[in-house]
Amino acid sequence: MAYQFTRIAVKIGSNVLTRKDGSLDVTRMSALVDQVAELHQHGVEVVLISSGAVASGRSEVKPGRKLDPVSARQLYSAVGQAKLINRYFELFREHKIACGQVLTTKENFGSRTHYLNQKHCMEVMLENNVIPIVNENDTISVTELMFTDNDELSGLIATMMGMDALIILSNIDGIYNGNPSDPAATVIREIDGGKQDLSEYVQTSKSSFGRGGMLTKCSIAQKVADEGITVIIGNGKKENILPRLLVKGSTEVCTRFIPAAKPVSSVKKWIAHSEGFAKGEIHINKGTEEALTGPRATSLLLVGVTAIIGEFEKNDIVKIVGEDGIQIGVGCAGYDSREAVTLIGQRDIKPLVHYDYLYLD
Ligand SMILES: Nc1ncnc2c1ncn2[C@@H]1O[C@H](COP(=O)(O)OP(=O)(O)O)[C@@H](O)[C@H]1O
Ligand SMILES: N[C@@H](CCC(=O)OP(=O)(O)O)C(=O)O
Repeated sequence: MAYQFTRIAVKIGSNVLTRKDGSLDVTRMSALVDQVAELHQHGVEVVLISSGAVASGRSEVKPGRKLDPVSARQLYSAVGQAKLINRYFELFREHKIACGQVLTTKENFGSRTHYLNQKHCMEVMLENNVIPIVNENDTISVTELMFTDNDELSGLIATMMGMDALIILSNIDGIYNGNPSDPAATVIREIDGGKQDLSEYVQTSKSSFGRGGMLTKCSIAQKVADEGITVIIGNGKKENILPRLLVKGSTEVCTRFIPAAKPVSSVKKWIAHSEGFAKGEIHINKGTEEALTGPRATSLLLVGVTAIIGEFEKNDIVKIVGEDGIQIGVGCAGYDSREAVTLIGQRDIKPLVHYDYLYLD
């Protein structure tokens, strides 16, 4: 069988792996592993981003007292992730394929060193034919430290790993042009990158076990497609869905986001996705803003900086804000904030944000 891509990220949503009563749907899981194995055997490199930790843990422990939502999530995910990865391990072993667990947090995407460590880990796994199975480390990611949902995480992984495509499997065939329960609504088959406003179609309702909903899925998909990666939203509950979606010439019902043609450097991709992790702000004067947003590739020099707000370390992500208070981009700091403050206004020293580490909105 000939497939369209050679390197893909596949996100499996909570509700794909969960039965109506909230328990883990091992039959579905097993079917998806068979499909990933089929792709793997045809030379497609796959990274799985799998939800389901909280759902798998729920049926395993009965807390002695009523738990607050954070404690419940920590308890269920701690137990459930062990159960989930164990199942995957056994299921892949039946195909003589090794898989491995990668747990991550939002913080790990904010520092370039952690980011590269994660990337390296998954590269070495793929190189050795091991399938990485990624999930958020729900035991320690709570409240504002959490990803919006695993769609956000899967977008970051797809960009980080330079994937050809990101396949988001949910419990629905794709994005409908109306309420999915309305018989007149149909699946939008193709979306051209980030240009289309989808908010009028997408309901804010979510499936019973999902966290983010379709609207986050759409905005992540548009952002990822804008970076040159095809995104497909399809129904993970359908038989043999992955090969059917990915075979050359596929006509399977799904929503496909057409990737932008422009090539973007991998560092810039990381920075573009990292705004949410920014540790501080760099305020600049009008002249500097004009230079940065002009046609020439220009680095941000300390001579044009008017203020530095917040504390950050060298290599942390920072926001770049113009004179009118509007953010113009994000970048990776070349100095820590303490040193940068003392150097404001200086010329002829290394830039505060080098052009290669600068992403303008
Ligand atoms: N226009 C739409 N098209 C498709 N699904 C929609 C739309 N508007 C809202 N939804 C809802 O989004 C749900 C999928 O999002 P979500 O619950 O986050 O899934 P997952 O757990 O797979 O990430 C669907 O089950 C559907 O109820
Ligand atoms: N990390 C969580 C999944 C959270 C989540 O956002 O799930 P999803 O709605 O499928 O994107 C878990 O494994 O239970």
